[in-house]
Amino acid sequence: MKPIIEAKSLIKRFGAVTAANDVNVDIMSGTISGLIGTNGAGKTTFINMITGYLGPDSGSILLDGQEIVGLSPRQITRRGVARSFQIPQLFNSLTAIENLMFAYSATDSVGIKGFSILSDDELATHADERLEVFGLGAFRNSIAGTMPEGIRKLLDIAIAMVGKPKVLFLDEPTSGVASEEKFSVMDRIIDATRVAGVSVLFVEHDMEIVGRYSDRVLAFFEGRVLIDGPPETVLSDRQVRELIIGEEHCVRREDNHA
Ligand SMILES: Nc1ncnc2c1ncn2[C@@H]1O[C@H](COP(=O)(O)OP(=O)(O)OP(=O)(O)O)[C@@H](O)[C@H]1O
Repeated sequence: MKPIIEAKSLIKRFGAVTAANDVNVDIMSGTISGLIGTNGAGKTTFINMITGYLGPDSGSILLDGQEIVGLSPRQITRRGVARSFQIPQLFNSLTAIENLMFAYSATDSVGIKGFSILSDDELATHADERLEVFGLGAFRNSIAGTMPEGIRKLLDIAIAMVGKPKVLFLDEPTSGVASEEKFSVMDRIIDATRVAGVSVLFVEHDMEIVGRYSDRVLAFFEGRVLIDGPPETVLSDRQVRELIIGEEHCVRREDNHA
């Protein structure tokens, strides 16, 4: 397995705050990685640097072996990096199919600078296929602004995958999703990304989700990678539990019983 992303010695300072303090991360092709950390640990800064929204002060980021530091977000997107935000970026007054058709019409893989080379029928066919992949067929003609949050998240991620990315960054994919729906939403996301062979890195505060869906977990703390490994190792690590998960008392209680 080869790395799709190689981040080397990344440093990013905001005045006195060091948001990335010598961050070194490899993301292996086709894998699902969970990114955890306290508020302000540097998770968003890390993703902003890879997606081109922020330039590192120093360091290097290779995408599929090619340097991407210095490229614009648009150039990086065109090279195969997609992103979905915590709040779905949808046209709320349009239906699910219309949102997807718009995304297809605006994607360079099918058209140029927003002028689609596809007919409306062809756009609808592509959009319908994508709705099916994400199990959203029943919501085809629902207005995006009225759909449940879990469905909105799925639609947003379906749209992020329209350009056939190699890497997909997800910011808290289950935040705002009803607790009884969070596993089915994640199942859909993971199934669709695995079928497409997309490498995923998702930021998540829900450790049940992190443990269940990650091949590997990266734990950030104060701008550094505290530990990086399989979920069972990272989520049971003493420092991770004390500093990030906030189970200080739980760890102490277990120690007392040991
Ligand atoms: N544009 C900015 N200007 C100044 N400081 C910033 C900026 N962006 C981030 N920071 C600071 O950098 C540090 C890391 O922030 P970042 O948003 O990357 O953390 P995070 O792990 O994503 O946190 P959260 O879980 O709260 O989103 C924080 O101290 C934050 O205040």
